[in-house]
Amino acid sequence: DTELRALMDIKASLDPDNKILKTWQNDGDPCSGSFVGVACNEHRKVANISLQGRGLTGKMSPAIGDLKCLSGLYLHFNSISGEIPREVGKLTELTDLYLNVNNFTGIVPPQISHMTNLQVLDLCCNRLTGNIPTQLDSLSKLGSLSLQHNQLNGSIPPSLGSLDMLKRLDLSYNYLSGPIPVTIANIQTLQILDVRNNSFSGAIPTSLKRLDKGLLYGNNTKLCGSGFLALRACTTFDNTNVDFDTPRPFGSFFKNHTETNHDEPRNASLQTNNSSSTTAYSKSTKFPQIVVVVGVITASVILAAVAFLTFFRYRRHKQKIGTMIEPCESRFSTDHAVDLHSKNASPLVSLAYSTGWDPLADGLNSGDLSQEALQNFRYNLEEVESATQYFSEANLLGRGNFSTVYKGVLRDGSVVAIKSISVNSCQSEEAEFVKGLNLLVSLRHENLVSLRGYCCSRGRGECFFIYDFAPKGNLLKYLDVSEGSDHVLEWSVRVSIIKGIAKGLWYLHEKTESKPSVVHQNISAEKIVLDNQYNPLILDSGLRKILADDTIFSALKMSAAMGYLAPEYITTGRFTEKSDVYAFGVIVLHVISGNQQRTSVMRSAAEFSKLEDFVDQNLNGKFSMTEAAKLVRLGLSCTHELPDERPNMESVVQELNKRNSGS
Ligand SMILES: Nc1ncnc2c1ncn2[C@@H]1O[C@H](COP(=O)(O)OP(=O)(O)OP(=O)(O)O)[C@@H](O)[C@H]1O
Repeated sequence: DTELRALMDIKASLDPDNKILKTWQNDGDPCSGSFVGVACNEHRKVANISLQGRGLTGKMSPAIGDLKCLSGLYLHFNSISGEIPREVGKLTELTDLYLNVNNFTGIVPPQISHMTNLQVLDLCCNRLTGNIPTQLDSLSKLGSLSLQHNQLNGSIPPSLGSLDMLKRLDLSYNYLSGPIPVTIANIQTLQILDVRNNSFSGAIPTSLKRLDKGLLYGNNTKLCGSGFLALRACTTFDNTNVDFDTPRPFGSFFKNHTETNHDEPRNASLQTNNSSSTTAYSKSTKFPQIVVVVGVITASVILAAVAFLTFFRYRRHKQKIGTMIEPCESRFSTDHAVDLHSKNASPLVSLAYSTGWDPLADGLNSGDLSQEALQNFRYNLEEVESATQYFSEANLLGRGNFSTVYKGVLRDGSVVAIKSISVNSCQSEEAEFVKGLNLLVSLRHENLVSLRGYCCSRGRGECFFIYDFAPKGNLLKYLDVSEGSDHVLEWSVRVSIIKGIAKGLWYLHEKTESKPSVVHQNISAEKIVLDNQYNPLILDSGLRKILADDTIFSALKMSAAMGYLAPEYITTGRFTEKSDVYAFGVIVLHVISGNQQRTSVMRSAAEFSKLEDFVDQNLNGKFSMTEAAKLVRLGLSCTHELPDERPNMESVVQELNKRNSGS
């Protein structure tokens, strides 16, 4: 009841005109599947709210804090205004908070720091003001912090350097100032740091060079550093002119002492956090100042110890309370959403069946859709069951985010791969689902794995897609292999694999009379399988058209984790052909180098190391230098940070063919 009350409160505030959340009814059951965008965990607690891009115009209610088991809150791409309620801090189970691209005003509530399970915090593209809360350092699981395109001021809290799982920090397009703390540069996991269009000053930490293209600092006129393209070298003036106007602990004290002489360059100390600045400055000042500094440090240490003890006691107290309240042990993130959905009556399942949708039924009543084509592709469940020996684990090829793949043998003896997708993960609208099916069966190309048919089982709540089996397995199997292994691909095979993938993708992107332009959205080495002749076949083409938004979203998270997700997705939330081109570029670099390192690392190796060092050592020099150089260039241009700078697949194929005639 508390949750229902909270949801009704949230609805009244988010959708005051009751246009979008009509299905949220006072007398309804949020876990029955009838509340649009709401999913529950197995304890029938609200675990996920996905209302992205729904045109919401209201405000966010403090009642959100009453949904204690919420693990994903997706409200991005709406027009929500007002402040972010501090009560969000009560959502200690939350892993994903997406409030980006709205009209939020006010500050970033420091209470967010209580959400200790948070992995993604995206507040980009709002009108938030004030400082970045120093307390965010307690979000120890945070992987991505996006605060760009707001009106934040003040400096970057050096304490954020303790976020040791942070991969992406985007602070661009704000009014931030002060130095870039060296503590941030020391985060080992950091891959992308975007501080563009702010007023940062002083020397940029040299160690940030390792981020290569992942470091973006343009339009910070007071920033300096040596060895950074487009940054001027630091001068003594820079060193003494670090922006002390920004609120920093001890800032005002040191401001009076910037004119003192120093024997050594202060770049290093100025890049550091405040305590090391303290050391640098105290070196050259007179005795009384040393006394003050020592006093200040001692006081800070005592204060820190007291704070630590208080915090420790508070945590213990909280843990005790935690064990007394209802269990929230069923962690629910979008990655696990499918799992939990299938244990439950998920919204999608009930929506599907309450409207009488049965994909197995004859006479699918979906207007202009070509029923005949679909009927020709239908298999019955019995054939699927016998092909996979009743889905025996022995036939399991892979189990992913939203699907399970089995190897099978049909009655005619042909070997197939059967992908099972829970109906929960599919589009809940019958017409949309059938439209997706029509697309799936219409896609035919020598570099796409061929779909033989499908079968949806009402009893099992699953749909099965039957594909030709590709005997040489997926491309991943041929990366990171040791010397002398059977899986070391010859150079000519690598080149033809790259060409084949390019042709398959071009086919997908091309709009013709018989098919629309299709963006794959999930290209990776795992989604490329090889037939007996090592021809590459792309898996899952068009699949996203039958999948529910949440399912696609969780697949994107995986793709991001593996380095295939184009950077612009993070800010625009849109996937275009150019995002597929990016993932293709990553694969090109993987195939040439023979390994799958982090994209940024691989790109800088491709750019800066000698070609013979970048190309897979397992080839023992047996490759064409000119061909390799051109392919590396292609891989680099396809993975360009800016989508407009990437070629389209048509020109990629043309380029590769030119190479063909030349070699
Ligand atoms: N047609 C096929 N021929 C041979 N192997 C295949 C085929 N389809 C899938 N596989 C194998 O099964 C593995 C799993 O497939 P896939 O990645 O499509 O599904 P998944 O692991 O369930 O992931 P996802 O959640 O992304 O669907 C592939 O990496 C591949 O090795």
